Amino acid sequence: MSPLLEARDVGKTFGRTVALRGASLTIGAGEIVAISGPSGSGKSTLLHCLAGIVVPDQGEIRYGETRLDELDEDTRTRLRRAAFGIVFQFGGLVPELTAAENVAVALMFGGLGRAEASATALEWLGRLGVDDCAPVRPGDLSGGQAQRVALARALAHGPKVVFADEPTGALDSVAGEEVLGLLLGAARERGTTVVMVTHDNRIAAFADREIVVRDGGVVETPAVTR
Ligand SMILES: Nc1ncnc2c1ncn2[C@@H]1O[C@H](COP(=O)(O)OP(=O)(O)OP(=O)(O)O)[C@@H](O)[C@H]1O
Repeated sequence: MSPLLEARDVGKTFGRTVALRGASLTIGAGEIVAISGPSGSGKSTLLHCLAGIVVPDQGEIRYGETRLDELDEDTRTRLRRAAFGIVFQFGGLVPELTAAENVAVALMFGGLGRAEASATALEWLGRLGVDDCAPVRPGDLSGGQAQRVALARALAHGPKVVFADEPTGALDSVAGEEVLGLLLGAARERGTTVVMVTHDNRIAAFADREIVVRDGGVVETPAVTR
């Protein structure tokens, strides 16, 4: 499998806190990977570095042939919007916009015109079973509905990689597994790479591979288990 994402000896410090110390990993195109490990071990920071949200102090982040850590912020943002989809624990939807607008705006950032963005947004809300939520604002959605809308937003532009930080962390186990099933189903269908942070072993078990982080480093990347 050709590597799509790579971290080499990545270090990141926040003030006096060392979040990552020499973390290295490689993720292949189309792989579904869970990053697990104890609270505070550096999972989210590693995910943010891989997604080009955070720039490491040390080491390299590669997306294909591109050194993400060497790009200026504008170029990184453009690349992220075009190639990546990002889902956070609490969805991260814009509260003032309806569900449909949240998805459509992300598509318009990617260059789609308003009409096409609206049509694609509705199509994706339908695919994720929340088309009836289109006119509803995030505050009036259930946690499971909001996460489905967030998934629609992350997937609608056809990203190469979806990064998900505890995507089911705010949901009960039934809603969580439903949302995870939708994410992984859509990703497998399209060959999309998924990198998700989770502290939940049951969620990690759905991945092709688990990468364990401890004390800011990758301690274990067992071989593909599926
Ligand atoms: N923006 C930040 N400012 C200051 N400290 C930070 C910041 N981001 C992370 N840290 C610190 O870096 C360390 C690693 O945090 P990180 O969120 O990456 O761990 P995690 O494994 O994802 O934790 P959790 O499972 O609790 O979310 C922690 O000590 C955290 O407090």
